[in-house]
Formats: sequence, C-alpha cells, structure tokens
Amino acid sequence: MIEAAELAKRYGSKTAVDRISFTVKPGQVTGFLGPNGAGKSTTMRMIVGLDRPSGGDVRVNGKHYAQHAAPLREVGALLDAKAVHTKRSAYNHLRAMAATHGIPNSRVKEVIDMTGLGPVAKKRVGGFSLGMGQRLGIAAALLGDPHTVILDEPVNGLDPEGVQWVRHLVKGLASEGRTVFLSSHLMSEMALTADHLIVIGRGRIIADAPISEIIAGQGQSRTRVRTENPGELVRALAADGVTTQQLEPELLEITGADTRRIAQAALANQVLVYELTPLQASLEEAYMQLTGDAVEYHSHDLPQAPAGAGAQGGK
Ligand SMILES: Nc1ncnc2c1ncn2[C@@H]1O[C@H](COP(=O)(O)OP(=O)(O)OP(=O)(O)O)[C@@H](O)[C@H]1O
Repeated sequence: MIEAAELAKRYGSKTAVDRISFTVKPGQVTGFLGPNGAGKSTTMRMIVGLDRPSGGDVRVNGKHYAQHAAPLREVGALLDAKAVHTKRSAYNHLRAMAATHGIPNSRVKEVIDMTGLGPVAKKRVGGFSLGMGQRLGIAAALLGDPHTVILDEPVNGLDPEGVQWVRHLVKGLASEGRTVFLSSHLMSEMALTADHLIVIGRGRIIADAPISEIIAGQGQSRTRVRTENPGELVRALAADGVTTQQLEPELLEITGADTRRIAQAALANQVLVYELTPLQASLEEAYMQLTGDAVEYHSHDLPQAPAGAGAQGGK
C-alpha cells in the first residue's frame, strides 16, 4: 500500500507536484497516467526517497521508504533504466546489487530467467538496446521479491512481445497480492493492463477511479440515430438543450441524451427512427477530455506549418 498525503514538490518557482493525496492498494494494477511533465516521475521518486518532498508525506506500508529495515525487499522500483554501470554485465550488476542487500545468488538467476535476459546476461550492459535495458531495470526491481513494485514507463522501448510480457508480469504480481504502481502516457496500454487509474496533469490529480468508471464517466453519452425526419427530431430535442450534429441526410449524432430519451422524443413527435446506437467513448477520448486543460506542451503551440503542407488525404 502506498499512501500520499498532500505531497508536494517545487523546483524553484516551478511546482512539479501540487499537494496530491492518493492511495495505491495491493492486489491490483494501478496506472499512473498523465501527459509529459505532469509530475509522474517526480512523484515516484519521492515515494522511494530519491527526491525530498517540499511538503506533505508519502509512505509505503505505513513507513517512509528509508525507514524500512530492508527497503529493496519492501519496494522494487524501475525509475531510470539507463542508471546502470555500463561496463558491467547484467549478471554482475544484479549480483552486486544482491550482495549488498543480503539477497542470495539463486534469486539473481531467477530474475534473469523471469525477464528473459538469459542469452545476454554475461554481456556488457553498455551495449544493451533500450528494451534490454528496461528488462534489466525490471529484473533489478524484482530482485528483493518486493511487496510493492513501482515501474516508471516500463514499456518504453519494448517491442510488442515485450509490451505483452510486461502486461502479464504486472498482472501476475498484482494477483499475488502485491501493490503495483505503473506510470505511462500510453492510454491503449493502460486500458489493457490497469485495474485502477490515477490521472495527473500539471502536478494535480484529475481523476482517481477504476478504469471502467473513467471511461463511463468522462465520455458524454453520444448516440447515432438514423431517421427519415431528422429536422423534426432535432427540433424536438433542441428544446431540451441537447446537441445534435447531422452527419448525413438521415444520420444524426446526438450528445447529451440517452437512447430512451431520444426514443421518447421521436415517439411524441411521430418521427420514424430506424437506428439508435449508443456510442461509448474510448479511453483515449476520455483521457483527452480529462487532461485537455492540463497538458503543459500543446501540439498546437508549435509553429504553424506553411499553408498547404501536410494537407494530403483531405477530401
Ligand atoms: N530536477 C528538476 N529541476 C527542475 N524542474 C524539474 C526537475 N525535475 C522535474 N522538473 C519539472 O517538473 C515537472 C514534472 O516533471 P516529471 O518528470 O515528474 O513529469 P512526468 O509526468 O514524469 O513527465 P514525462 O512523462 O515527460 O516523464 C516538469 O515540468 C519538469 O520540467
């Protein structure tokens, strides 16, 4: 269990994390989601004592990270996959870590097997690809067989097989009752991996809920309607403050009214409707709606492309 209370971090005049409170529970995968610069890495670094909070508090299983007698057995973290001595082999790197924490060599072999590093374990880490470096970082995080696992962007640089492997690994760790906290800016990946989401933007928590609730709550109900008399239906619904968009002569997309209300309006006005389809917002749409105001670097802040550039494909 990770518990943050009013946790804050300032760098000079910049507030990276703005008095956030949240709990990461055991037995499920909690995703930590947010745009670039939202404060995810800073928060994770404070959890493991690598950054000192400017305010508030964060504890793992009731104690500050450094107060644990054997922190590596309590919390395993992947924070910066590149922070490894490049001249050592993966095996020697893990062995050195294990030796300083009283972890037996047999565990080193176990995590090498778990992370698929076997074939490259004796090679120098300096020559590792980004994906191999990520696997080594995850192996190091799991070395102490910790109750709590914190992974900052673990799928960064992994190929599709690697992404799937991380997904199975973290779900497996959670099913064993461990606390798993995982950051990403990849919505699609979170939808497949996380049970619960904490969404952060500009250092503040925007949402903290089960993933299903985030999807259901954010996407305003939209319905696709085919009717022989769209004008009449639009008039009937407009009176109730509902927004409609006519996509084709007999096709409407209606926002802000559920299917029952649309059917009632159609019945009351004797309008024939021959399709009524609720449209669910994708996680991507829900995320864009949530973080719309919280993105630090908007793409449209970039200089405009010259007129006509990139316009191919338009109809
Ligand atoms: N050491 C530092 N000194 C000054 N500012 C910092 C420092 N570390 C982070 N920041 C700033 O704090 C904010 C949060 O950064 P952080 O790296 O925690 O975000 P993030 O959500 O992990 O982003 P990303 O997805 O890009 O890694 C950013 O605006 C960043 O520029």
